[in-house]
Amino acid sequence: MAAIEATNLTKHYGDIKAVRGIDLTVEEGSIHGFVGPNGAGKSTTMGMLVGVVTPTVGEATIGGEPVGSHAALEQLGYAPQKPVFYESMTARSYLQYIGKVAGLDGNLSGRVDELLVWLDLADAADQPINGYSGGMKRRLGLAQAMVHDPDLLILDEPTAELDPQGRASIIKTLRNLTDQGKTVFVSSHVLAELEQFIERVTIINDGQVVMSGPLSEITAGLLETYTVKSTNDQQLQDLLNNCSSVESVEVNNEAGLTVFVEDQDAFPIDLTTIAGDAGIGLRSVSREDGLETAFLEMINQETGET
Ligand SMILES: Nc1ncnc2c1ncn2[C@@H]1O[C@H](COP(=O)(O)OP(=O)(O)OP(=O)(O)O)[C@@H](O)[C@H]1O
Repeated sequence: MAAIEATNLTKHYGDIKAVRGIDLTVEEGSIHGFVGPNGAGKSTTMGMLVGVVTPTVGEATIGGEPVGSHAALEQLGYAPQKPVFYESMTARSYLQYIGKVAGLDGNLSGRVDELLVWLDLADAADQPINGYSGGMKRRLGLAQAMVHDPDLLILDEPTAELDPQGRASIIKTLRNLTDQGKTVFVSSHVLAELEQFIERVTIINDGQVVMSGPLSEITAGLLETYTVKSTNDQQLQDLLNNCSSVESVEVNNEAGLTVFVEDQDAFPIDLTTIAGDAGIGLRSVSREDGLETAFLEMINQETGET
Protein backbone atom coordinates (compact mmCIF):
# COMPACT_ATOMS: atom_id res chain seq x y z
CA MET A 1 0.00 0.00 0.00
CA ALA A 2 1.23 3.52 -0.80
CA ALA A 3 2.39 5.67 2.12
CA ILE A 4 0.73 8.70 0.49
CA GLU A 5 -1.90 8.62 -2.23
CA ALA A 6 -3.51 11.86 -3.40
CA THR A 7 -6.09 12.34 -6.14
CA ASN A 8 -6.99 15.71 -7.62
CA LEU A 9 -5.86 17.48 -4.43
CA THR A 10 -6.88 21.13 -4.79
CA LYS A 11 -6.77 24.22 -2.58
CA HIS A 12 -8.15 27.64 -3.44
CA TYR A 13 -7.83 30.66 -1.16
CA GLY A 14 -10.46 32.94 -2.69
CA ASP A 15 -9.12 33.71 -6.16
CA ILE A 16 -5.69 32.24 -5.40
CA LYS A 17 -5.34 28.72 -6.78
CA ALA A 18 -2.57 27.50 -4.48
CA VAL A 19 -2.86 23.82 -5.51
CA ARG A 20 -4.61 22.81 -8.70
CA GLY A 21 -5.50 19.12 -8.87
CA ILE A 22 -2.41 17.24 -7.74
CA ASP A 23 -2.17 13.46 -8.17
CA LEU A 24 0.61 11.93 -6.10
CA THR A 25 1.79 8.49 -5.02
CA VAL A 26 4.60 8.08 -2.49
CA GLU A 27 5.63 4.44 -2.16
CA GLU A 28 6.30 2.94 1.26
CA GLY A 29 9.99 2.99 2.19
CA SER A 30 10.92 5.48 -0.53
CA ILE A 31 12.65 8.84 -0.19
CA HIS A 32 10.55 11.12 -2.35
CA GLY A 33 11.48 14.71 -3.16
CA PHE A 34 8.83 17.39 -3.70
CA VAL A 35 10.47 20.20 -5.63
CA GLY A 36 9.23 23.51 -6.97
CA PRO A 37 10.03 27.23 -6.85
CA ASN A 38 8.79 29.51 -4.05
CA GLY A 39 5.00 29.76 -4.10
CA ALA A 40 4.56 26.57 -6.18
CA GLY A 41 2.20 25.05 -3.62
CA LYS A 42 4.51 22.68 -1.70
CA SER A 43 3.61 23.82 1.84
CA THR A 44 -0.11 23.93 1.04
CA THR A 45 0.02 20.38 -0.35
CA MET A 46 1.91 19.17 2.70
CA GLY A 47 -0.57 20.99 4.95
CA MET A 48 -3.41 19.05 3.31
CA LEU A 49 -1.54 15.76 3.75
CA VAL A 50 -0.97 16.35 7.46
CA GLY A 51 -4.55 17.49 8.01
CA VAL A 52 -3.99 21.16 8.90
CA VAL A 53 -5.29 22.54 5.58
CA THR A 54 -8.71 21.41 4.34
CA PRO A 55 -8.75 20.58 0.60
CA THR A 56 -11.19 22.54 -1.57
CA VAL A 57 -11.56 19.46 -3.79
CA GLY A 58 -9.88 16.06 -3.98
CA GLU A 59 -8.80 13.46 -1.49
CA ALA A 60 -5.73 11.86 -0.02
CA THR A 61 -4.81 8.95 2.22
CA ILE A 62 -1.87 8.17 4.50
CA GLY A 63 -1.24 4.42 4.64
CA GLY A 64 -4.78 3.94 3.29
CA GLU A 65 -6.40 6.13 5.98
CA PRO A 66 -8.11 9.44 5.10
CA VAL A 67 -5.93 12.50 5.76
CA GLY A 68 -6.72 14.23 9.03
CA SER A 69 -8.08 11.04 10.64
CA HIS A 70 -6.54 9.80 13.89
CA ALA A 71 -5.37 6.63 12.09
CA ALA A 72 -3.55 8.75 9.48
CA LEU A 73 -2.01 11.15 12.02
CA GLU A 74 -0.59 8.27 14.07
CA GLN A 75 1.45 7.13 11.08
CA LEU A 76 3.16 10.40 10.23
CA GLY A 77 5.58 12.93 11.65
CA TYR A 78 5.61 16.47 10.24
CA ALA A 79 8.34 19.08 10.43
CA PRO A 80 6.95 22.42 9.17
CA GLN A 81 9.09 24.92 7.29
CA LYS A 82 9.16 27.28 10.28
CA PRO A 83 8.84 25.20 13.42
CA VAL A 84 7.54 27.03 16.49
CA PHE A 85 8.74 25.95 19.93
CA TYR A 86 8.24 27.03 23.50
CA GLU A 87 11.64 28.70 23.38
CA SER A 88 12.15 29.00 27.12
CA MET A 89 12.00 25.19 27.41
CA THR A 90 15.04 23.00 26.89
CA ALA A 91 15.14 20.54 23.98
CA ARG A 92 14.83 17.64 26.42
CA SER A 93 11.79 19.01 28.26
CA TYR A 94 10.19 20.09 24.96
CA LEU A 95 10.55 16.63 23.40
CA GLN A 96 9.20 14.99 26.56
CA TYR A 97 6.24 17.35 26.45
CA ILE A 98 5.59 16.48 22.76
CA GLY A 99 5.83 12.77 23.61
CA LYS A 100 3.26 13.13 26.38
CA VAL A 101 0.91 15.09 24.10
CA ALA A 102 1.25 12.24 21.58
CA GLY A 103 0.12 9.86 24.35
CA LEU A 104 3.43 8.06 24.73
CA ASP A 105 4.14 6.31 27.97
CA GLY A 106 6.72 3.68 28.85
CA ASN A 107 10.34 4.66 28.25
CA LEU A 108 9.77 8.20 26.99
CA SER A 109 13.04 9.53 28.51
CA GLY A 110 14.97 6.77 26.72
CA ARG A 111 13.35 7.69 23.40
CA VAL A 112 14.11 11.38 23.93
CA ASP A 113 17.76 10.62 24.82
CA GLU A 114 18.08 8.52 21.67
CA LEU A 115 16.73 11.33 19.48
CA LEU A 116 18.93 13.96 21.14
CA VAL A 117 22.03 11.89 20.42
CA TRP A 118 20.94 10.97 16.93
CA LEU A 119 20.20 14.58 15.97
CA ASP A 120 23.39 15.86 17.53
CA LEU A 121 21.61 17.87 20.21
CA ALA A 122 22.78 15.96 23.29
CA ASP A 123 25.32 18.59 24.39
CA ALA A 124 22.71 21.37 24.29
CA ALA A 125 19.81 19.21 25.53
CA ASP A 126 19.45 21.05 28.84
CA GLN A 127 19.88 24.58 27.51
CA PRO A 128 16.90 26.79 26.56
CA ILE A 129 15.90 26.55 22.90
CA ASN A 130 16.08 30.35 22.46
CA GLY A 131 19.89 30.10 22.43
CA TYR A 132 19.95 27.53 19.60
CA SER A 133 21.27 28.24 16.09
CA GLY A 134 18.98 27.95 13.06
CA GLY A 135 20.45 24.51 12.26
CA MET A 136 19.87 23.25 15.81
CA LYS A 137 16.24 24.42 15.70
CA ARG A 138 15.73 22.56 12.41
CA ARG A 139 17.19 19.40 13.96
CA LEU A 140 14.89 19.84 16.95
CA GLY A 141 12.01 20.21 14.46
CA LEU A 142 12.98 16.83 12.99
CA ALA A 143 13.25 15.33 16.50
CA GLN A 144 9.73 16.48 17.47
CA ALA A 145 8.39 14.93 14.23
CA MET A 146 10.01 11.63 15.18
CA VAL A 147 9.16 11.30 18.89
CA HIS A 148 6.39 8.75 18.26
CA ASP A 149 8.59 6.84 15.78
CA PRO A 150 6.30 7.27 12.74
CA ASP A 151 6.79 5.28 9.53
CA LEU A 152 6.31 8.39 7.38
CA LEU A 153 8.05 11.75 7.72
CA ILE A 154 6.74 14.81 5.90
CA LEU A 155 9.46 17.46 5.96
CA ASP A 156 8.83 20.95 4.58
CA GLU A 157 12.05 22.57 3.29
CA PRO A 158 14.24 21.22 6.12
CA THR A 159 17.34 22.90 4.69
CA ALA A 160 15.90 26.34 3.80
CA GLU A 161 17.69 29.40 5.21
CA LEU A 162 20.51 27.35 6.73
CA ASP A 163 24.21 28.02 6.27
CA PRO A 164 26.24 25.34 4.39
CA GLN A 165 27.23 23.61 7.64
CA GLY A 166 23.61 23.48 8.87
CA ARG A 167 22.48 22.15 5.48
CA ALA A 168 25.15 19.46 5.44
CA SER A 169 24.12 18.27 8.89
CA ILE A 170 20.43 18.00 7.92
CA ILE A 171 21.32 16.17 4.71
CA LYS A 172 23.42 13.71 6.72
CA THR A 173 20.44 13.13 9.02
CA LEU A 174 18.09 12.56 6.09
CA ARG A 175 20.54 10.11 4.54
CA ASN A 176 20.54 8.16 7.81
CA LEU A 177 16.76 7.96 7.72
CA THR A 178 16.92 6.17 4.41
CA ASP A 179 18.86 3.37 6.13
CA GLN A 180 16.09 2.94 8.71
CA GLY A 181 13.42 2.01 6.17
CA LYS A 182 11.37 5.17 6.84
CA THR A 183 9.29 6.76 4.11
CA VAL A 184 10.35 10.37 3.68
CA PHE A 185 8.47 13.00 1.68
CA VAL A 186 10.70 16.07 1.65
CA SER A 187 10.31 19.42 -0.10
CA SER A 188 12.85 21.90 -1.40
CA HIS A 189 13.08 24.63 -4.02
CA VAL A 190 16.56 23.38 -4.96
CA LEU A 191 16.52 20.07 -6.84
CA ALA A 192 20.30 19.70 -6.70
CA GLU A 193 20.19 19.70 -2.89
CA LEU A 194 17.91 16.65 -2.72
CA GLU A 195 19.65 14.94 -5.61
CA GLN A 196 22.15 13.34 -3.24
CA PHE A 197 19.65 11.12 -1.46
CA ILE A 198 16.18 11.02 -3.04
CA GLU A 199 15.05 8.13 -5.23
CA ARG A 200 11.94 9.65 -6.70
CA VAL A 201 10.86 13.20 -7.30
CA THR A 202 7.68 15.11 -8.02
CA ILE A 203 8.25 18.55 -9.51
CA ILE A 204 5.49 21.12 -9.08
CA ASN A 205 5.00 24.59 -10.40
CA ASP A 206 2.06 26.95 -10.09
CA GLY A 207 0.07 24.37 -8.09
CA GLN A 208 0.39 21.58 -10.66
CA VAL A 209 2.62 18.55 -11.12
CA VAL A 210 5.12 19.19 -13.93
CA MET A 211 6.86 15.82 -13.76
CA SER A 212 7.03 12.82 -11.44
CA GLY A 213 9.09 9.64 -11.42
CA PRO A 214 12.45 8.09 -10.53
CA LEU A 215 15.14 10.78 -10.27
CA SER A 216 17.35 8.91 -12.73
CA GLU A 217 14.65 8.98 -15.43
CA ILE A 218 13.88 12.64 -14.85
CA THR A 219 17.50 13.77 -14.96
CA ALA A 220 18.07 11.66 -18.09
CA GLY A 221 15.37 13.69 -19.86
CA LEU A 222 16.77 17.09 -18.90
CA LEU A 223 18.59 19.28 -21.38
CA GLU A 224 22.28 20.12 -21.04
CA THR A 225 23.06 23.82 -20.84
CA TYR A 226 26.07 25.73 -22.19
CA THR A 227 27.10 29.36 -21.86
CA VAL A 228 28.81 30.61 -25.00
CA LYS A 229 30.52 33.99 -25.53
CA SER A 230 31.55 34.92 -29.05
CA THR A 231 32.56 37.84 -31.25
CA ASN A 232 28.98 38.03 -32.63
CA ASP A 233 26.40 36.59 -30.23
CA GLN A 234 23.42 37.81 -32.25
CA GLN A 235 24.50 36.07 -35.46
CA LEU A 236 25.56 32.94 -33.57
CA GLN A 237 22.15 32.78 -31.90
CA ASP A 238 20.40 32.82 -35.29
CA LEU A 239 22.68 30.08 -36.62
CA LEU A 240 22.35 27.88 -33.52
CA ASN A 241 18.56 28.19 -33.59
CA ASN A 242 18.67 26.27 -36.89
CA CYS A 243 21.07 23.62 -35.58
CA SER A 244 19.62 20.13 -35.01
CA SER A 245 21.60 19.47 -31.80
CA VAL A 246 20.20 22.63 -30.15
CA GLU A 247 16.78 22.94 -28.50
CA SER A 248 16.79 26.71 -27.93
CA VAL A 249 19.10 29.69 -27.42
CA GLU A 250 18.76 32.76 -25.20
CA VAL A 251 20.83 35.97 -25.30
CA ASN A 252 21.95 37.16 -21.87
CA ASN A 253 23.79 40.34 -22.96
CA GLU A 254 27.22 40.45 -21.25
CA ALA A 255 26.90 36.84 -20.06
CA GLY A 256 26.69 35.66 -23.68
CA LEU A 257 24.35 32.98 -25.02
CA THR A 258 22.62 30.30 -22.96
CA VAL A 259 22.27 27.27 -25.22
CA PHE A 260 19.92 24.39 -24.30
CA VAL A 261 21.34 21.33 -25.99
CA GLU A 262 19.41 18.28 -27.13
CA ASP A 263 22.24 16.18 -28.55
CA GLN A 264 25.15 16.29 -26.16
CA ASP A 265 27.53 14.37 -28.45
CA ALA A 266 26.90 16.41 -31.57
CA PHE A 267 26.78 19.92 -30.06
CA PRO A 268 30.52 20.68 -29.54
CA ILE A 269 31.28 19.75 -33.16
CA ASP A 270 28.22 21.62 -34.49
CA LEU A 271 29.20 24.73 -32.51
CA THR A 272 32.80 24.86 -33.75
CA THR A 273 31.75 24.10 -37.36
CA ILE A 274 28.97 26.72 -37.42
CA ALA A 275 31.16 29.41 -35.80
CA GLY A 276 34.13 28.55 -38.05
CA ASP A 277 32.07 28.66 -41.28
CA ALA A 278 30.56 32.05 -40.32
CA GLY A 279 33.88 33.54 -39.21
CA ILE A 280 32.61 34.03 -35.64
CA GLY A 281 35.27 33.77 -32.90
CA LEU A 282 34.40 31.73 -29.78
CA ARG A 283 35.63 33.58 -26.68
CA SER A 284 34.48 31.05 -24.08
CA VAL A 285 32.34 27.93 -23.90
CA SER A 286 31.30 26.43 -20.56
CA ARG A 287 28.88 23.71 -19.52
CA GLU A 288 26.60 24.65 -16.61
CA ASP A 289 25.66 22.56 -13.59
CA GLY A 290 23.14 20.63 -15.66
CA LEU A 291 20.58 19.59 -13.10
CA GLU A 292 19.66 22.90 -11.51
CA THR A 293 19.81 24.94 -14.72
CA ALA A 294 17.73 22.39 -16.56
CA PHE A 295 15.24 22.25 -13.68
CA LEU A 296 14.77 26.03 -13.87
CA GLU A 297 14.43 25.84 -17.64
CA MET A 298 11.79 23.12 -17.28
CA ILE A 299 9.83 25.30 -14.85
CA ASN A 300 10.12 28.28 -17.23
CA GLN A 301 8.91 26.22 -20.19
CA GLU A 302 5.85 25.19 -18.18
CA THR A 303 4.95 28.78 -17.34
CA GLY A 304 5.71 29.98 -20.87
CA GLU A 305 8.53 32.27 -19.71
CA THR A 306 11.78 32.56 -21.63
N1 LIG B 1 -3.38 30.90 3.90
C1 LIG B 1 -3.22 31.40 2.69
N2 LIG B 1 -4.01 32.36 2.22
C2 LIG B 1 -3.88 32.86 0.98
N3 LIG B 1 -2.94 32.44 0.09
C3 LIG B 1 -2.11 31.47 0.49
C4 LIG B 1 -2.19 30.90 1.80
N4 LIG B 1 -1.23 29.95 1.91
C5 LIG B 1 -0.58 29.93 0.72
N5 LIG B 1 -1.09 30.85 -0.11
C6 LIG B 1 -0.66 31.13 -1.50
O1 LIG B 1 -0.68 29.89 -2.19
C7 LIG B 1 0.43 29.79 -3.08
C8 LIG B 1 1.24 28.55 -2.74
O2 LIG B 1 1.91 28.77 -1.48
P1 LIG B 1 2.79 27.66 -0.75
O3 LIG B 1 3.27 28.26 0.53
O4 LIG B 1 2.02 26.40 -0.68
O5 LIG B 1 3.98 27.47 -1.77
P2 LIG B 1 5.42 26.82 -1.53
O6 LIG B 1 5.75 26.07 -2.75
O7 LIG B 1 5.44 26.08 -0.24
O8 LIG B 1 6.33 28.10 -1.44
P3 LIG B 1 7.42 28.52 -0.34
O9 LIG B 1 8.58 27.64 -0.58
O10 LIG B 1 7.69 29.96 -0.69
O11 LIG B 1 6.77 28.34 0.99
C9 LIG B 1 1.19 31.08 -2.95
O12 LIG B 1 0.74 31.95 -3.96
C10 LIG B 1 0.79 31.59 -1.58
O13 LIG B 1 0.88 32.99 -1.52
